[in-house]
Formats: sequence, C-alpha cells, structure tokens
Amino acid sequence: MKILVPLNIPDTGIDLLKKEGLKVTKWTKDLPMTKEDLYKAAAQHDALLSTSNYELDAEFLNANKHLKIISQYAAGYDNIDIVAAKRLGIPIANAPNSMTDATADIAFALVLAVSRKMFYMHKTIAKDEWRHFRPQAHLGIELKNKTVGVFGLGRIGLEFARRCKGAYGMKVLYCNRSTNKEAEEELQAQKVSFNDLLEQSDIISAHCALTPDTKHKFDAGAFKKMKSSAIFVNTARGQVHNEADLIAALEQGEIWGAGLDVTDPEPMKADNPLLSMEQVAVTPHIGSATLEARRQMSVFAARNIIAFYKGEPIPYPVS
Ligand SMILES: NC(=O)C1=CN([C@@H]2O[C@H](COP(=O)(O)OP(=O)(O)OC[C@H]3O[C@@H](n4cnc5c(N)ncnc54)[C@H](OP(=O)(O)O)[C@@H]3O)[C@@H](O)[C@H]2O)C=CC1
Ligand SMILES: O=C(O)C(=O)CO
Repeated sequence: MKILVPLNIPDTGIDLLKKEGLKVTKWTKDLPMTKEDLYKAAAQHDALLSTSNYELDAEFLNANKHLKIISQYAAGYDNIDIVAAKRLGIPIANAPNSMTDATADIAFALVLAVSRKMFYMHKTIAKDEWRHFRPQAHLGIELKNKTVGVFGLGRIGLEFARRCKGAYGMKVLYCNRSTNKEAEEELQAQKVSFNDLLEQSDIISAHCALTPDTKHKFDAGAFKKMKSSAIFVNTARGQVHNEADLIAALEQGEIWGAGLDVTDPEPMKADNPLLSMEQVAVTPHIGSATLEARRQMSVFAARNIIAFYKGEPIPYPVS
C-alpha cells in the first residue's frame, strides 16, 4: 500500500509505516502542496495521512474514490467532508489525545496572557514606551476563585478545566450535549445550559469540534449575555466564534478580553484590529505545537493506517 503524507510531519509515525512494509511519499517542502499537486499525488497513492490545512471536500473525495483510508494528523477533522467519505466508503480516522495537554496548556496560557495584558505590554517595550512606574496604568485582573465555563468539555476541555481548578481553585461549569461524569466527580464540574454558561462564567473557553451546530455559536447575542468582565478563549476552531461580532463586543466593552489560538480566516491578516487591542492575545494555531505532541500525532495517525492494512480495528475511527 502506498501512503501519501502531504506535509513535512515528524518521522515517528512514518518510521512505523515503513517498518510494516508500507511505501511512504512525504512532502518535505515548507509550503503545503498546491491543490493541483495534491490531486495528482493522491491519484498515485492508496491512502492519505492528511493534515487539517487541506480541504478534503466532496470534489476531492469523488476524484479520489480509490483511497482506502484517510488518517488525519489532527484531532479536528472539519476539513474533511465526512458524509461524502461515508457515501464513497472511504474510512476516516484521526489522532485525538495526542495533543490534549499541549492544547490545554495554550488555552490556559491565553487566559493568563489576557488577564494580565501580556502580549500588549510586551509590545510597549518594543515601542520604547516603558518609561516609569505607573500605579494605575494597564491593570489586569486576578483569576483566583473565579468561575470558568467550558464549552465542549471533552478531552482538551477536561485538561484545561483541571488546570483552572488546580491552579486557581476555579468553579467549573460546562456545556455539552452529554454528561461528563469524570469531570463532575473529579472537579465538581456542573453541567449548565449555554445561556447559564454565558451569564455565570468569568472565563469561557471553547473546546468543541467545529460542526454546523457549533459554527458561530459565540456571536453578538452570546457576547451580549456574557459578563462585561469576562474573558473569551477559543483554541477549538476559528469559526466557533464570529470574528466581526467578537471585535465589536470587545470594542463596546461587552466582554473584557479574548485569547485566540484559532481565527477566521487562518492565517489572520497582520492588520486585524484584534492584534492591537490591549486585552487580546492571539497565537497562530499552535495548540499542538510541542515536540511531544507533534511526534505523537504522527504515531497515532500512522497507527490507524497500519491497523487498516492489517485488517485490525482502526484505533481512532471518525464516525
Ligand atoms: N488549537 C489547536 O491546535 C487544536 C485544536 N483542536 C480542536 O479542539 C477540538 C476538541 O478536541 P478534543 O477535546 O480532543 O475533542 P473531544 O471530542 O474530546 O471534545 C469535544 C467536546 O465538545 C462537545 N461538543 C460537541 N458538539 C457540541 C455542541 N453542539 N454543544 C456542546 N458541546 C459540544 C462534546 O461533547 P458532547 O458530544 O457531549 O456534546 C465533547 O465533549 C477539536 O475538534 C479541534 O477542533 C484540537 C487539537 C489542537
Ligand atoms: O489537532 C487539531 O485539531 C489541530 O487543530 C492541530 O493540531
């Protein structure tokens, strides 16, 4: 079986594929493949160890019906048309839990960065504006005993909530469709409605998958319901919030600040107003960007393909 890896990912998983006798073509350039190159290359391979920057839509899948499996080097798979893949009988798999700690760390770091205006203050030094002690300038807010609201308390949401509870004794609220018993027992997390999450939380962090249900869940109406002292964090997907509404909510003081690892669109333009706001911190989708996570993602994504090849159950199938 010939596997196409269309981005320069760590070799940890590639080595496993090769050990099983699979042939691997890895794209080693820094820039991703063009759409045209991806189509051409996919046509000559049996499986794809894909990454979330490629739009694997119905058009791509129809043109590549021959693919035996697509394994995603990521937890999120909103770039793949799952319905079309199912119709065509192409199994899809992903690599959850390989970057859970790394992403929870980024969400937690964003809360801290926003609460103390760290990104903005860093820039004041570079602009030579650090002159003297100003007791009432640029004050932040403290996090001890605050209430954190997690939208999508799954793997990453739980790790993020653990950090908030462990470091600051925060009360944990969450909004999911199902109940997270582990979080309720371990963190005394309380399941609440979306409305209550918005109204009662001091910090709201989005950790859901991007789906038609969660697209633009955080819009003008949602921001209006949040506390004017609240911090909004999104490390899930940029389209979970409406960026124009977020900018307006920050400008009008409807919420206090925002920390984003994901934006809409990505990459964010350098002149985006969010980048010059005092109470905003933006990182360029680096949730999983640790040596440990990126190596593990490669292994987890490879294991799906190996299991398929051996006729064993796929460890992380996407249904
Ligand atoms: N910034 C980055 O680099 C990274 C971002 N991500 C993003 O984080 C997301 C979450 O990853 P992970 O924690 O592993 O996924 P999980 O599936 O473990 O958790 C997602 C949670 O979202 C909840 N959820 C889904 N839909 C809804 C909804 N409509 N309303 C309320 N809750 C909902 C689910 O609960 P229930 O089904 O009960 O509703 C589940 O608890 C990924 O899908 C990806 O987009 C992931 C890794 C890195
Ligand atoms: O895993 C994911 O879903 C990411 O966003 C990037 O690692």
